[in-house]
Amino acid sequence: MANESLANGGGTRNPRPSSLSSLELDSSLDHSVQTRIFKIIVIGDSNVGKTCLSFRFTGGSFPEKTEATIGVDFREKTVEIEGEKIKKLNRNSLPPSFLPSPQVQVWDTAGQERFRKSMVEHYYRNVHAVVFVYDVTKMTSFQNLKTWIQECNGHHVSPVVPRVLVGNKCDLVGQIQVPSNTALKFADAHNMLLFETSAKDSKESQNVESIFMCLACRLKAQKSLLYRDVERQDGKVKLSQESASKNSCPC
Ligand SMILES: Nc1nc2c(ncn2[C@@H]2O[C@H](COP(=O)(O)OP(=O)(O)OP(=O)(O)O)[C@@H](O)[C@H]2O)c(=O)[nH]1
Ligand SMILES: [Mg+2]
Repeated sequence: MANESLANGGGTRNPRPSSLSSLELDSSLDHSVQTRIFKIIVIGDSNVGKTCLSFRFTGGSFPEKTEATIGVDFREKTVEIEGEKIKKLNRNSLPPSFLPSPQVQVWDTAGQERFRKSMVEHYYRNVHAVVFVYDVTKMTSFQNLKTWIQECNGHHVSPVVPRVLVGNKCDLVGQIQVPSNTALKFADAHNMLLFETSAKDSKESQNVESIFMCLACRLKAQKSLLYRDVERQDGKVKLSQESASKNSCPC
């Protein structure tokens, strides 16, 4: 598993605080600046397609066969936002306004109680964003969202942590049980964006991508606030923190 302190810090690897208001990267430690990691958890009933959605996003295809997830599966993808796509780069070549490209770490969680109970604390610890998934062909999976949201709130996930709602299996057109209007009202009531999509239908792959990219954009906008100015001094990169907040997410 990746180092959780990275996910939680939202900064770069090996940051060495030099004061309360700045972070300094020492060239003697590492000649590179690596990506920030955004921890995004995917939550919902068993069989709604959480594994397939996270696989579609990170692997670009629909898995032929899946088994119930036990505990958690991690999948990672470095994302390009505003033209930046650099997983690891030499800090001597940093442009003055450099911000490392983020890496989305998808936590594909288990829907079955028996496979998740020992892991629940880990799911929610230092999470950056939450994806709630239901199956559009199964009303109970939609009704159970209340319970999933309660669980999330019960783990003190901050209200500023972005959440989105995903109705999966839209390719099963003749079997839809959850009307879009109903889902939209629910999403509005809980201050979430709604995505209706299909992990299976390759024509929907862009839509699946949008779920995670939307969250990554929001998170990157939040983190940009923390590291506004990048300065180089005596061979060191200095990242000044900023506390004000501004959201430049396009979605
Ligand atoms: N038709 C259709 N089937 C899907 C879609 N996504 C997933 N499935 C199927 O739904 C079943 C369950 O998918 P998973 O991704 O394993 O479900 P899960 O939510 O991860 O389940 P747990 O790991 O038990 O929590 C599998 O048979 C998938 O092939 C979809 O978009 N369309
Ligand atoms: Mg699964």
